[in-house]
Amino acid sequence: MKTVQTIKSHGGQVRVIEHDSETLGVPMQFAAYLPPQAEKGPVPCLWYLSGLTCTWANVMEKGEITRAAAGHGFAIVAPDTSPRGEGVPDDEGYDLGQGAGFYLTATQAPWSKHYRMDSYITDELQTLVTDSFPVAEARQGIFGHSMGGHGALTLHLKNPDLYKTCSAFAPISAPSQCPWGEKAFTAYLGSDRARWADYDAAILVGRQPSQAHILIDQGTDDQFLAEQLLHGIFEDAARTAGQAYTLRRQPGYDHSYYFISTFMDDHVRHHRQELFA
Ligand SMILES: N[C@@H](CCC(=O)N[C@@H](CSC=O)C(=O)NCC(=O)O)C(=O)O
Repeated sequence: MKTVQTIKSHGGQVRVIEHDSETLGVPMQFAAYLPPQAEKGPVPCLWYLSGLTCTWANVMEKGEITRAAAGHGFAIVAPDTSPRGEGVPDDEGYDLGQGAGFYLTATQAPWSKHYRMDSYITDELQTLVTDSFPVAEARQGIFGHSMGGHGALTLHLKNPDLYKTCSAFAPISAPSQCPWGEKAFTAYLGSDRARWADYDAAILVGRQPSQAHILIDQGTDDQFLAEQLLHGIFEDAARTAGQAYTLRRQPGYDHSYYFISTFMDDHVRHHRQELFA
């Protein structure tokens, strides 16, 4: 593991780390933000999962996440969105392949050799982060945007003891039923839709609701809202399952980092309230 960049922000440090991932079989980069409070001892930690086409950099540079993290005393880990590099399969579209790992374990060739973003994050990166940084293992939460919102919801619902809290900005909420999800799941998991259920938040919440109170923000002018995000399907399933959640429809906001940065502080505060309740 090698620190390739250290950047001071709001009294703390963004560290960009490169390491050889055993799970993915390629070198990977991620960013970790350590707030000033981490100089005195372990701090709670939030995992931020990004959307299609992103790396760790989008949220660190445009999400106003370091200000919120320093304000509330959180470490942040921002992984990449897929394996990358020569020899890693890719697609012409921005919504499959490199930059579009969908936080799952692919079972279909040629993707299955490298695309295992869920276990990369929950196992390999988890161990690396807790071994290397002063984070309080018992106080971790997860959040994300769009494809990363899908990742946050599914990884939380499947690992509620690891990620005790969860929130999302404009998540892909029912991926089995939208074009982005149908394309990715067909390629990565095959055409048998029964195998998709394990990665669909609207299905998972019906099967295994968590004890957390999930916060979701959704802009009403989001260009992907009607076709891709389908928050109503998740909302119906959550209500039926008794999952505690708040879905805020934010008038006039789109899908961009202008929207995310506007509500970033609310999300970090939400995690703090839940983790320290
Ligand atoms: N056509 C766009 C599509 C990519 C895009 O909008 N990506 C979003 C996430 S969408 C769902 O996961 C994003 O976060 N982009 C990065 C950013 O900094 O805004 C394109 O190819 O640009």
